[in-house]
Amino acid sequence: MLEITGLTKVYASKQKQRFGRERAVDRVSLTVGQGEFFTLLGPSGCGKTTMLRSVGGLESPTEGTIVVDDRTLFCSDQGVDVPANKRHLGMVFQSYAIWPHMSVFQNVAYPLISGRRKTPAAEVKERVGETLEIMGLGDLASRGATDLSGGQQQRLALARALVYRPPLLLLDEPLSNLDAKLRESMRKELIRLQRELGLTVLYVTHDQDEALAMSSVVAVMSEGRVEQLGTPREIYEKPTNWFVADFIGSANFMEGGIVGRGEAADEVVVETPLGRLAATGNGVDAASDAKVNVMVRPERIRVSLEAGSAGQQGVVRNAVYQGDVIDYDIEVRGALLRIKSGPDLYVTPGTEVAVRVTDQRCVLVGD
Ligand SMILES: Nc1ncnc2c1ncn2[C@@H]1O[C@H](COP(=O)(O)OP(=O)(O)OP(=O)(O)O)[C@@H](O)[C@H]1O
Repeated sequence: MLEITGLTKVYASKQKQRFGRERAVDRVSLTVGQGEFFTLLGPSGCGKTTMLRSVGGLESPTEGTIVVDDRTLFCSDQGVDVPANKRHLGMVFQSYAIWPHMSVFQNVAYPLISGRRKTPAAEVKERVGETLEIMGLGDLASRGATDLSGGQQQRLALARALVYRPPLLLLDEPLSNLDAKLRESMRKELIRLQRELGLTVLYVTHDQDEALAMSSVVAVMSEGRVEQLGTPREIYEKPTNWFVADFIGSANFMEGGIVGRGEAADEVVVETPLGRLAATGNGVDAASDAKVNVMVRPERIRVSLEAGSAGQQGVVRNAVYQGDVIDYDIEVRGALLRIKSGPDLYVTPGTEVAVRVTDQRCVLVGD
């Protein structure tokens, strides 16, 4: 559906830099399948917006190719650069510019009647009505666009992008201006819409929760490159390097030495402050006896108060009550570990506890 090959963007001001990163986007290649919710995730400045704007035609890449459904939108070699308004893609950006002097209906109708698109009035009425219904704005068609709540304005911006059923919808942090509760309900709404309408979405966010909750595929980016590409579960449970492990969720990294082979072919046993753990190789040279890093997520470590519990002894250094979980810092054999446990057991700092890893296969991460 969308095929990006060797995409590179060097901003003029950056070309002059003598040190450090020069490329906002650095030879990125990826494919987005029909009906996928594909997210570009990464810290501020990693190049995700530049990627999205390049697909939308708002930025002219330095090199590479962008093809949507066999239609070449950009190709540096062939000198192809289709203007944004001829790409026929839907776009919603962080500052979702709705037109304040128009009604809700007029805002959504605009893409159908602007420029050379002269859709017949009856069809405009039907399609706008249908889109507003889908977005839950059916009753507000005649209202002024600015007389809407933040969430409704957000949905209006989406309705306007969706009204001509674009083959590909580009969304750049479209939920970032909403409060936490609204953001959560809009997330669900967006996923529902995407599934119901079979939309293909290229989504940009720096919010890992959002990326995990919404995406079918996530590309984790850093410094203009894709560090890892996979399902939310893959990038959370099997990060391929330190950056991804650290950026997605919280992670404990424990240095350890390999003491033997595990049961599975790619598995090794590592001696760590939490005892011997089975870990998958993940590209780390398992044959070497060098030090390795084992990554364990905080919710994969169990805390127990009962005497004689299996596990290592530790001392609680900090405990933060968060309602649904307790977020502990626990010192175990010189290592300070972050551990999240259910709310049933609240242990105050200074208490001795037993901790053990429940993850059957931890992950080795290289640098
Ligand atoms: N017009 C520009 N001129 C020069 N440099 C730019 C321009 N736009 C972006 N950059 C630089 O390119 C890099 C990538 O920027 P980009 O906006 O794509 O990152 P991002 O991951 O979307 O960040 P954010 O989440 O903060 O929007 C950054 O280092 C940024 O400073």
